[in-house]
Amino acid sequence: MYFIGIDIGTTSVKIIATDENGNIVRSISKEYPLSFPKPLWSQQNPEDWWRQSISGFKELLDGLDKSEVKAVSFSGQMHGMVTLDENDQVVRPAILWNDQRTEKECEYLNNEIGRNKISQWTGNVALTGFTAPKVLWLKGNEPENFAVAKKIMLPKDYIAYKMSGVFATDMSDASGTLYLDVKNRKWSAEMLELLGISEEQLPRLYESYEVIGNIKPDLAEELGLNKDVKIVIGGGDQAVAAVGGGVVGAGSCSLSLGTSGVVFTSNEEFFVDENNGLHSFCHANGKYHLMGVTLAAAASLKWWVEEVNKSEDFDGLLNEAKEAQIDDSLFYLPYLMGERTPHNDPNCRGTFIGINMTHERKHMTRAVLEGVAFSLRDTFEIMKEMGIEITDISISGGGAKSKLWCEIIADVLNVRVNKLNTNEGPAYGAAILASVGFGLFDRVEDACCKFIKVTESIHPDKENSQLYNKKYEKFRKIYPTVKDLFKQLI
Ligand SMILES: Nc1ncnc2c1ncn2[C@@H]1O[C@H](COP(=O)(O)OP(=O)(O)O)[C@@H](O)[C@H]1O
Ligand SMILES: O=C(CO)[C@@H](O)[C@H](O)COP(=O)(O)O
Repeated sequence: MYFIGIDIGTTSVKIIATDENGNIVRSISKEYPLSFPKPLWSQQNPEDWWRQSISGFKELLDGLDKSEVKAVSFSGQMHGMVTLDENDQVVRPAILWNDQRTEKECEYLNNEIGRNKISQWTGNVALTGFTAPKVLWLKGNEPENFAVAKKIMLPKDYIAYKMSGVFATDMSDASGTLYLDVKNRKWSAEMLELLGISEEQLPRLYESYEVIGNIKPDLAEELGLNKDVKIVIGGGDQAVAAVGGGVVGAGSCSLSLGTSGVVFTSNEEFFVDENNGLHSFCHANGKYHLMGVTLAAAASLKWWVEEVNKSEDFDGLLNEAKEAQIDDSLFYLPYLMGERTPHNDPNCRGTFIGINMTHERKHMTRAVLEGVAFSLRDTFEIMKEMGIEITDISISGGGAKSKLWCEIIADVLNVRVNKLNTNEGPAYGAAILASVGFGLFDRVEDACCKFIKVTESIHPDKENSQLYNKKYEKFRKIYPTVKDLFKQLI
């Protein structure tokens, strides 16, 4: 039996096939472009996701016994707004999770409507990345597109719709819209009224492990699959990556080091802290979770390697950085696309600070890795203040390929960083959800328990942790010092 997991990431789609024992038998990745047509904007074309998903799926199936494919499920970059017209044509490019154009709309929601009300209705407050402010932006700035948007959905839901013909979403991904009543797992009537949209424009809600239908017959024929292949809705990439990392028990913690960097804890019950410091969302196992997000995590490294150093040699630059010592005079703030946790500031920007004549490229590469780790620690500190104690963290995402980065994170957070038998967090989590939806397991937890193993634990180095504690104290002072200047730089 094969179970397929499709992850619609920001840089690429990753597709894997697992067998019934959780072994990855094949995996494929296909890139697509990301466009920044104006300052603060970040968009992608949903048709690119579809084209690359289908082309990748066909390649993946080559060499597999297609009759053994039982179910397909999804993980997707969260919050992106996909709009379709009455003929199911894409109305405009998707506005993504890291797009920052909605500052005004967030001010309206948080200040005029009021943070308390929004938090009561949804469990969260408005942040520029969330979907609700994007809906308001569309209404105010492109009324002609708003008027013809008959369906509003999230990135992975577009792919699930194209594959099954069923207009569906799941609780974990829907949590990031800011129009889900997270606690009660239903659309928020108050938010829909405020946004001027109706439930008919929104997909039907499922739990992430539920079957929404079968693959469309014409697609089954094109791919050479059986017509009874189940389509399981899947979830937002962070919740699904957590499933792929076995983070489904109360208090367990994962770190996804993809384009964004996310520290995630799983909870049995719904919980919101009084400052709404963390996102309070539904988990993909039917329960809840908290998380904080660094917008440009591995994106910072990609920018540094590819744009600044005009290189594709990640490993070469990272090897060089190993030779640089911890140096508490040089800092990097990873705010290339503004920042979510803890600043919620779309206007802040990336910064190197403290460069002197002795600094070489290796020091700056190390500073980039450390700056991202410090930003993740900001989320950690909020969790600590909430009484959440973390000693172990499962890591996934492209950035986790770097041992040096994993070591820096272990030292900066002073936790054990666990690498797993799969580094494919979200796509692997999606394959697990497919197997649960198909009926191989009763619960997501049972599948995780059977499939996921820690293969390597990176322990914090006591001396480095102490050095980083001091360095972090300095890091924390930089943003408040330069904050006001950023607005003038946009
Ligand atoms: N050898 C490497 N070491 C560390 N990071 C890497 C390496 N190769 C690629 N990356 C990082 O992986 C990131 C992509 O990770 P991925 O989890 O696929 O992101 P997403 O799901 O957002 O598309 C890139 O932004 C890049 O910085
Ligand atoms: O906005 C968030 C989560 O709230 C991001 O984590 C996106 O979901 C994109 O994830 P990656 O492409 O970095 O995995």
